[in-house]
Amino acid sequence: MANNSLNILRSRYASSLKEFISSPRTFEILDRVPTESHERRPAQNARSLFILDSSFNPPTAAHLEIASTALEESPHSSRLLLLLATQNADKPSKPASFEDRLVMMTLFAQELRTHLQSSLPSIPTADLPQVDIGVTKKPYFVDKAAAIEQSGEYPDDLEQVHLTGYDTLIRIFNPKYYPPTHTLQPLEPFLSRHRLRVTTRPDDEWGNLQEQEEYLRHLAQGGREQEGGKREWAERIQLIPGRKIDDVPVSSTRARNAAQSKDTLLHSLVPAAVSSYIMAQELYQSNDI
Ligand SMILES: Nc1ncnc2c1ncn2[C@@H]1O[C@H](COP(=O)(O)OP(=O)(O)OP(=O)(O)O)[C@@H](O)[C@H]1O
Ligand SMILES: NC(=O)c1ccc[n+]([C@@H]2O[C@H](COP(=O)(O)O)[C@@H](O)[C@H]2O)c1
Repeated sequence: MANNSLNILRSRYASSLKEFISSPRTFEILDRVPTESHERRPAQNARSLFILDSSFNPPTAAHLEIASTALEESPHSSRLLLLLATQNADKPSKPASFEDRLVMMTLFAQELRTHLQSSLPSIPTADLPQVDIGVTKKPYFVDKAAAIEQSGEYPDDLEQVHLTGYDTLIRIFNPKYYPPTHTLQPLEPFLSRHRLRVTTRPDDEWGNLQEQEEYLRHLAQGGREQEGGKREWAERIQLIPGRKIDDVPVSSTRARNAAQSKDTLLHSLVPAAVSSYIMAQELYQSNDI
């Protein structure tokens, strides 16, 4: 997309965001990619709504892999929602601005569809899954899921499949987030209706694949029952082995640092259109990243 169109898109997102933030709404779809199919109804036959919730600060090659591998499994019966969380459970907000992140999400969605065109050559471009660009004020997954259900944007029988990394699975299962009782019981409405597709993080910080699989086995064997965690929830959680890209661990933090130090590593960490936007807009140059 030309710089001028991106600036117009950025201004449009800035005003829709302002309106959303001052509204009582907790979830809203701001755009769809491609925009020409901007109708308010999901693709025919869609049974699963994959949701990638993130700060998209910036969207990375890992996010692309997480979303594309999910869609490649069931391209005819799924669609994707990229969900920008304007409030994070733990982290304070940092640059880039939310409107820049929304532009990067749009570029990411276009790049994802280009990726799907080559990985799914038998599917006509017009039939590739549409990507929704949404925002939520809710930091916790239980509340994000409920806000999406209550929005009426999707049919009731569309099952939500939340795409997360292993680090996020650990945090979803941390009772500290669920006052006042600090048990896992508040997860019941979420895990009795929806699913988690969790990509392991191939990063020393999170242990090896076996250790990450053991975490789920522990839940399946009733190891979290004293905290209110049901063993049957494990059946609703699928673990997918993640991989390093060009042999480096990928994270938004690494991408922000690479952008700040003008390191060419940025090109391996984020999709090409996203790195061009980061450079053109000179994002992540302040010390506050
Ligand atoms: N390399 C990765 N492998 C597996 N999951 C990932 C990876 N990068 C991000 N995710 C997952 O994608 C979701 C959104 O990611 P998030 O925006 O927190 O990215 P991040 O790279 O962890 O961000 P930051 O570095 O700013 O903390 C989270 O559920 C996170 O676990
Ligand atoms: N218990 C929970 O549902 C829970 C805990 C921690 C983070 N989160 C959310 O996970 C998403 C990813 O978080 P990070 O950007 O901190 O990796 C954010 O939307 C964050 O608010 C949810």
